[in-house]
Amino acid sequence: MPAIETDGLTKRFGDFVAVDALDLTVEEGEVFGFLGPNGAGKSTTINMLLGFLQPSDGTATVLGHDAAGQSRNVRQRTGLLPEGFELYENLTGREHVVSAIETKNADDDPDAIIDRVGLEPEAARRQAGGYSKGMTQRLALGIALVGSPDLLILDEPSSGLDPKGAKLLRQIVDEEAERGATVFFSSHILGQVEQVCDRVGIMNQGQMVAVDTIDALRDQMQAESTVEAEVSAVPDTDTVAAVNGVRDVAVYGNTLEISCTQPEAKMPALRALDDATDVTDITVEDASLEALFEKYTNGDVPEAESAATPEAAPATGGDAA
Ligand SMILES: Nc1ncnc2c1ncn2[C@@H]1O[C@H](COP(=O)(O)OP(=O)(O)OP(=O)(O)O)[C@@H](O)[C@H]1O
Repeated sequence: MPAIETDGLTKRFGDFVAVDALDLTVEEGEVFGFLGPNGAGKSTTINMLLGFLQPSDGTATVLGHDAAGQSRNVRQRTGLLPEGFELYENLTGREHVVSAIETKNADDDPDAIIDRVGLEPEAARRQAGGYSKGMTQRLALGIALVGSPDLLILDEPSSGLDPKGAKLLRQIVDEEAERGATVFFSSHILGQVEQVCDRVGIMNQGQMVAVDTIDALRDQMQAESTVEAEVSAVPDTDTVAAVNGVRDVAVYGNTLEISCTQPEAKMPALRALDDATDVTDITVEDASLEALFEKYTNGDVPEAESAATPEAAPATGGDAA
């Protein structure tokens, strides 16, 4: 049974289509990266998966339950780190965790959770009103972990985390996946999900424009890698250009720029060049993930809606349909 299955899932706010006929399957135990620029429809989708928003059309089945009609069952087995988690200023961090444990009828040790997300015990006993953004995110993550949920939904979990916090988050995601949980990780930064996700889906303007592993997406886009080689004397470049996967060889003085449509072509191309002349220095650049992401979300989008994004609409919120 898939952990998440949506069929034509759609959310309209008035005439505006925030999520447009989304068909998505996330398998049990998978770590799925849900990507998209601001306003792509990620939070709206998550809100429908958890029954906070009713779909205008289509269905979502989460952990075997209809998300719209059986949201209580879904939420009982799901841990959510919401975007813009709001804490109760007068409660301590620890009290937040204790309250989450009670709400879920779980038997977790609150101090173990606090320790796991890297909150100092002394800080956890202070009122959460004075927490920094990073501490708030750590607390929100701890609350999401309560009850060892079958599904973890993390909406922009690394926002506000320093590099150490981001590393801890990746480690926790790995541990949760190891335990068998499904992790649905939403972000607008591809680099953040690359290290933890088995597959990613890229949303743009309410539509899913790509779903695959990052490697496969790189291949599909024929994202280019470039080798820049300094040579002692410029040779005939035909043998380098003939290497499978080399698109172009350009010469600038004593520098050759070899553009490869397949990352595996770099080494054979370099060897061919080294056979022809003395290579004195090299730099290699793979297509950046950001460039890849931009390709999918900047105009180059198959079957994208031309609907403009309303300026003043909130990113999350109540059901306006
Ligand atoms: N309650 C609402 N009423 C009207 N429009 C809304 C409402 N909620 C969301 N929208 C609009 O739907 C679109 C998708 O918003 P959503 O918050 O799902 O995007 P997102 O991908 O999560 O973006 P971000 O990365 O900025 O959080 C946006 O244009 C947003 O303004």
